[in-house]
Amino acid sequence: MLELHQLSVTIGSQPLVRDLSLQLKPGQLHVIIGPNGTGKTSLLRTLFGELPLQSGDLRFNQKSRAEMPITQWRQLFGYMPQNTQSDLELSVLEVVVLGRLERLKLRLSDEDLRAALAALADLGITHLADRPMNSLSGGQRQMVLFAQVLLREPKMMMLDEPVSALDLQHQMQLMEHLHAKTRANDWVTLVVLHDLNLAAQFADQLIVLADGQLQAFGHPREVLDAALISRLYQVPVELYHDRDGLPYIRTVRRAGQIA
Ligand SMILES: Nc1ncnc2c1ncn2[C@@H]1O[C@H](COP(=O)(O)OP(=O)(O)OP(=O)(O)O)[C@@H](O)[C@H]1O
Repeated sequence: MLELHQLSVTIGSQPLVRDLSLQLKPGQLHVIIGPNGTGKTSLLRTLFGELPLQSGDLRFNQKSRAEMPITQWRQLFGYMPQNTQSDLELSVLEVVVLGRLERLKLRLSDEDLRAALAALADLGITHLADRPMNSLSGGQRQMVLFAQVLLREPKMMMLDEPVSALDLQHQMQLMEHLHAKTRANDWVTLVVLHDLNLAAQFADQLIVLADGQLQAFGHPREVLDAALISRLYQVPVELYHDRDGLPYIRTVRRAGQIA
């Protein structure tokens, strides 16, 4: 379990995350939602150890972050950052194998290569294996970096807007894959999504952030309501339920609004 206890993060004089306490369980897919600039990326970067804790405590399976060297702490994570821009001239296959960087010996083992090829095949992107990374589209890059992060076999999986450039088919493929792997491997999984309906479909727990503060935490059925979403995003919305009883949200155009 990953436990955040009264966690606060500040850069300069600006508070990015404030007094956040959460318990994130293994085998569960946690989705962070919230408006732009409200601290979602800052929270992931803090958990990964890229931003320093101002105050509070962070524990994984009872072990405090402060008790572990940062390199050891980071090895617990698979982390896919928001920005997937790449000037790398490496091939896709090479990039995916680099997911195992910490474990790679001087020579690439057959097992490393097999695992990389299997990840590409599982995601239906074997045809990209020989392409240079810097020649890919935004959506293709996201799929490749997802394959890379899968190869790490982490304890905690953190993905920052992993589907922002993906079409519907690939969004579902990535999220279904992540869901299945989270269950199978008991990962503590944390994903930032802007698509509230995708979040409602896949989240075991939703974490709603605004101004660096927790607004709500729980299953989408309990957490998502039209009043909360309208208040947070400052747009009128209507909330419906699908045939599984899961909420979905539609924005409402204001009458007379000039396009
Ligand atoms: N290194 C930094 N220095 C100063 N301010 C920062 C830094 N990183 C982030 N911020 C500010 O902290 C706030 C939270 O940023 P963050 O990137 O965490 O938001 P976010 O919720 O992930 O946004 P988005 O949905 O747009 O990706 C923003 O106001 C941002 O401008």
